[in-house]
Amino acid sequence: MPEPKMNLRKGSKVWAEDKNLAWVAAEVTDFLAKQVKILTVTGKQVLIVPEKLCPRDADEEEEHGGVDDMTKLTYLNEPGVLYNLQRRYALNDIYTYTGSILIAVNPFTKLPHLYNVHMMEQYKGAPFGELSPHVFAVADASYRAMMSEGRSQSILVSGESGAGKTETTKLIMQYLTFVGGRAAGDDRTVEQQVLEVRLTHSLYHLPLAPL
Ligand SMILES: Nc1ncnc2c1ncn2[C@@H]1O[C@H](COP(=O)(O)OP(=O)(O)OP(=O)(O)O)[C@@H](O)[C@H]1O
Repeated sequence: MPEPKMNLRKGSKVWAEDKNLAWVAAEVTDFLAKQVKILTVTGKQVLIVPEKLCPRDADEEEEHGGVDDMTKLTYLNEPGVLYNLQRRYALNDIYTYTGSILIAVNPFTKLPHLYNVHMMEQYKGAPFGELSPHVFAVADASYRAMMSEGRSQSILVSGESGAGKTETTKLIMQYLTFVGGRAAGDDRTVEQQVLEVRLTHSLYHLPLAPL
């Protein structure tokens, strides 16, 4: 949502609401009555009310690959977040943190190098945030918290239909199977159990109980 109070001057870097692109990068060139004149990166001169603008970090252009944690963005606004995800996605970096929350963008293609045993070994016991954002890091943090605190943990997987919740949940279970094994009082492996679950909601609650 655009920010109501913005300190605008000529040359200010902004994001402007756009019918086709959702947001377009622009620069303030002038002020006319209650409107702001901007020049977009697509080369258009537009008169717009300041309420439809968001501040944009000038450094964002330089940091080509985006940031691995949204909290590193100077402006944590909608266009900044979307632009960061877009740039990471272009490099097949489908995972991004916002603090301890993991955002996954569905790649709609197989990325086997992300999920092999070597990757699981890398994330096993690694402090959260030390390695690139990954669903294994979230699974590992929950597993370690469960083991050290002896308490149940929950992982919420949410997103719209087709966002990748089922795949993500399977990856979490695959990782937990790798580090842990079987759930308490159940002969089936964790992986078998999850494959038997029909996941039909837009929000999954994955309970993780200590043995
Ligand atoms: N991490 C991933 N790597 C590769 N492909 C993926 C990944 N996540 C999702 N996909 C692809 O996207 C498709 C849809 O994902 P998924 O079934 O997990 O969505 P969902 O959120 O569970 O959808 P629904 O709520 O409709 O059940 C998968 O069949 C798969 O092809």
